[in-house]
Amino acid sequence: TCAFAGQKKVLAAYEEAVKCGYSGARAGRLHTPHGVFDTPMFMPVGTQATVKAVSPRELKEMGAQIILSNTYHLYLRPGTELVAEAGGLHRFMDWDGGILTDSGGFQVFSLGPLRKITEEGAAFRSHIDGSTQFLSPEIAIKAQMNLGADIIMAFDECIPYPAEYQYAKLSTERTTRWAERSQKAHTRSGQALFAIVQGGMYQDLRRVSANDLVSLDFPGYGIGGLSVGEPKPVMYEMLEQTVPLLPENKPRYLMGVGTPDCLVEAVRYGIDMFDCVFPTRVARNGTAMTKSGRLVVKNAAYAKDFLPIDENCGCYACQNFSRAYIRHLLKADEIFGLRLTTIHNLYFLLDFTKKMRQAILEDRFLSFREEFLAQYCK
Ligand SMILES: Cc1ccc(CCc2c3nc[nH]c3cc3c(=O)[nH]c(N)nc23)cc1
Ligand SMILES: [Zn+2]
Repeated sequence: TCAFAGQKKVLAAYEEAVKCGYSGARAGRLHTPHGVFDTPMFMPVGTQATVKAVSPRELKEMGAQIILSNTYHLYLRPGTELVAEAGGLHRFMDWDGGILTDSGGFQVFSLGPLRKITEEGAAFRSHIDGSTQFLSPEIAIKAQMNLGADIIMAFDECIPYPAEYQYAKLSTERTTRWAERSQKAHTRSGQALFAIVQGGMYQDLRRVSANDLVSLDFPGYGIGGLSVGEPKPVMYEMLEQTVPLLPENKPRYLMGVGTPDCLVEAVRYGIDMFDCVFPTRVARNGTAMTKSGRLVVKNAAYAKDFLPIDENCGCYACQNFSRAYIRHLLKADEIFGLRLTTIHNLYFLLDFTKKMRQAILEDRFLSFREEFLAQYCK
């Protein structure tokens, strides 16, 4: 095991990481002001200070540890000062577990209709009211300090895919300068600031980005610029280049990933933390996640199927309701139908990462991965 080395600043600290086999998989414990959490972990996405269709009580019940929220959205509405006046994001949304906020960079580039990026930061138009807005490292860090998350992210540019080498190089170098500015602007003790590795799909730029950010010494590292439409083998190749350069005793967060097959591969490379909108998003169009792939509950095939979505699932939906009932609700546009599919999908991913942690601790992760991939059709 690699014991936790004393960290200058806090808090997203690594207590222990258990290596397993020749893979880089590890089971760790993440220390934050709101508790100590087990990794590998899946973090439900709560973009606008709510995980869509489920309550904090239900999140706690299904084993959620850390949830994500979005600086970009909350900055535009209701405003991060307002949230600060409300006592911070934990109080505002009544969540006493961990919270991680993204810096807004990604959302500006993926949501903002108009955008102009300069050394200073990113100008964009609000997707809410079309007003001209501006985000910089300093503004993004101040906003995240106002929200009061346990883990905040440096302001970065998520390089689009595909991108020319030259653009990727210049953008990655700027993201590193923005990381340094983020660090200088971050004055809230007890809050961990993670840097975000970029580099596009270029091995050498990935290595430069990782090395530069490691020498700036952050308590944890996001791996960005992936899950942006690139083929999965390319994503895995970038992980192979990047993860080994990151300190073993610090958490690694692969941003925006993903489906169970991606999770099991990323854990093998040594990733600890995941987020993705997938489980909540597909739930809203009646798709349930299972260990053998997706199940479209809305399909006519399930009209008279009185079995649960998954007989072996411990979630509230599978313990109490049938596919026929959930299909009926979805067809009738009943909100409860969305709630049940969302509850199931979140539980599925939370439970899946728990099972991976158990496999790592029992030194059988590689066979767990084999069995899972054999059964799961993408
Ligand atoms: C609430 C919330 C939603 C989404 C996210 C992650 C959003 C996300 C990515 N999603 C897919 N690929 C991604 C890449 C990046 C990236 O390079 N940088 C940042 N800051 N975020 C990313 C964080 C928080
Ligand atoms: Zn279930």
